Amino acid sequence: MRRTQPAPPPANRLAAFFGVFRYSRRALVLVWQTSRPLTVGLALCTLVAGVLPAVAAWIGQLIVDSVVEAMAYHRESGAPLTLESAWPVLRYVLAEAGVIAAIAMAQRGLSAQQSLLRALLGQKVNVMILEKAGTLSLAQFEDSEFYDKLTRARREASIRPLGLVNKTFGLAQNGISLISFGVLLVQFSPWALLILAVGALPVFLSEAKFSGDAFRLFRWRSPQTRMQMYLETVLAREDSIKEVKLFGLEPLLLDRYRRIFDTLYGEDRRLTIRRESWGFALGLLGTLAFYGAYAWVVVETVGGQLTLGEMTMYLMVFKQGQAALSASLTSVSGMYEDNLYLSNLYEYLEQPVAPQAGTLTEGARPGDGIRFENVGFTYPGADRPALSGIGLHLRPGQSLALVGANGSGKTTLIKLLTRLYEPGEGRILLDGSDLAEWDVGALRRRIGVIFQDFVRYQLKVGENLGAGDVAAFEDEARWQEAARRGLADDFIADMPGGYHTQLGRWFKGGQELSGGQWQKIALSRAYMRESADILVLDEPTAAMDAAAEAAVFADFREHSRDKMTILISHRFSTVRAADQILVIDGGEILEQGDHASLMAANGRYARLFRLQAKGYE
Ligand SMILES: Nc1ncnc2c1ncn2[C@@H]1O[C@H](COP(=O)(O)OP(=O)(O)OP(=O)(O)O)[C@@H](O)[C@H]1O
Repeated sequence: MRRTQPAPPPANRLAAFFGVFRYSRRALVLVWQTSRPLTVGLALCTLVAGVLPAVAAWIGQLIVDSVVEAMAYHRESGAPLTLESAWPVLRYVLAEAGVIAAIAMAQRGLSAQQSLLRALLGQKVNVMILEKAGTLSLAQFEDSEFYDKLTRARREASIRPLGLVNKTFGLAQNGISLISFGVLLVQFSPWALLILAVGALPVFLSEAKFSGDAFRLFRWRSPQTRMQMYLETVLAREDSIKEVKLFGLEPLLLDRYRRIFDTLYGEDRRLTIRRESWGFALGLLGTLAFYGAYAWVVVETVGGQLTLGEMTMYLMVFKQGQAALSASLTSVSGMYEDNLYLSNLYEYLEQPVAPQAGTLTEGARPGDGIRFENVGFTYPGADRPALSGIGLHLRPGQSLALVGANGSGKTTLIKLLTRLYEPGEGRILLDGSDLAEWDVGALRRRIGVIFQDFVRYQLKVGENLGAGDVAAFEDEARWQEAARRGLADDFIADMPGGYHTQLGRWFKGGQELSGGQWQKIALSRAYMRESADILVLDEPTAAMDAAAEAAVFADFREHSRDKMTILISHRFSTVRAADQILVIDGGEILEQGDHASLMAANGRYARLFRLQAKGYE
């Protein structure tokens, strides 16, 4: 947690203050790209809504002055009041009504266009965030600081760009109003203008400061907010609620949830109180300036220097001018806040992505298979390597089994082979070419893999299979073929909608499967990948019954004669048939060979094999 960020030196602070405004332009471009007609419409309505209030004030003056004039005329001439004689006044009233109607129309137009833009822009930014997510590496997702950035970007940024643009337009609208009020007011006194501007400045400065503080608070808290969201998920999702209930975890987790809230609330309260107290004190200065100018106008009118109409106009201009000024100052400090939030979004979007330089779709020595040459790997932030000195050669048609205690590095080896991570030392070759030189798409098309923690998609059964080969995502014939090989066809046939049955509990009518059934779905998914000649099964049968497991491996051996297969299993009955067995311990190869040679060597493998065999006697 970065609770104690050092305050930047004064010069930098100023630069930082103005620096954050750089995102205004980007937000505008974003809005422009989202919808040109709506952006233009927004600008037009802003202009109309900005100019017309001054016009209304000016017509107000004409009304009062012409009323005074007409009253004097009637008093002096004694002429009767007719519609015709009242017309010089009434036409102004009519004009003002027209102006007010136009303002209302412009404001409706603004809010309609804003709400349309909000929807479009939210969608656009979310798609940008998700597209970016697709280009990031697994290591970035596993990095908690990066994950914070992603969470912050997703939580707030989809509404912020429009907020920023609305405020920019709001500022323009108020700015236009102020200029037009200024044109009217300067005839009274340029000093009055100055008094109003100076009076509002302190509030603006305090607003800007506190929005900066609020933003920093928001950033610090990201880890706690994430923990809160996580606790909400654990406490209220079907996949965890079973265990939470049985272990009676609710009070404990809920208490933790409450404590996080209390800490956050305490910080919020302090900031809110400080922000509002300063806002009130400095706002008083503005009010004081306003009433000073008010008194001045009144005195001038009493002294006969201003007509009643002029006084009415100035008072209106003062009132509306002050409102416009403080609204635009709030816009500016709000813009500062939006800019800061937006900096998050861009920080995330500009996260560097490792260049995928590889272009090979075929290796230098086709048919050579997979080679690991002295491969080592350490997870980012870990202090000891997860793998080191790994060497192996697997030819087409051969099978490899990885054996080792929990945490010995078996899954890590698969992650390196599938290029989810790059080795820190040594290299991995496929068909004689370094994996780094391969086109990632071409490489991944050759690999069919199921991980221990495979995904249970809340989609249709068939789509759960189709996910294994996007080209055949909807191909029902291929679904059936894969399900047959993965031994899933029997239970799928018994489901109410067959391959079109919705799986999982998230959506209406969804069916939940047993652990073993899900595993059969995952296995079938791996079989969907027809083009793959490397099949990796990371504990594929752990949840299956014994008969299913035996059938899976019989089929697996039968169908993978010309393929390379890598199998991770803790069951020696399945491991023993592999051409090569690698015993891994603490990230290093302890023993290597086939079943017969490892048994003859009488080492760790032989000991573990006998131990398991004994259990079945
Ligand atoms: N994403 C990760 N970030 C950091 N360390 C990790 C990560 N994944 C695994 N490790 C660590 O790397 C080591 C090897 O883990 P790996 O998952 O490869 O083990 P495994 O042999 O597949 O274990 P198991 O039999 O339990 O599946 C472990 O010590 C683990 O704590």
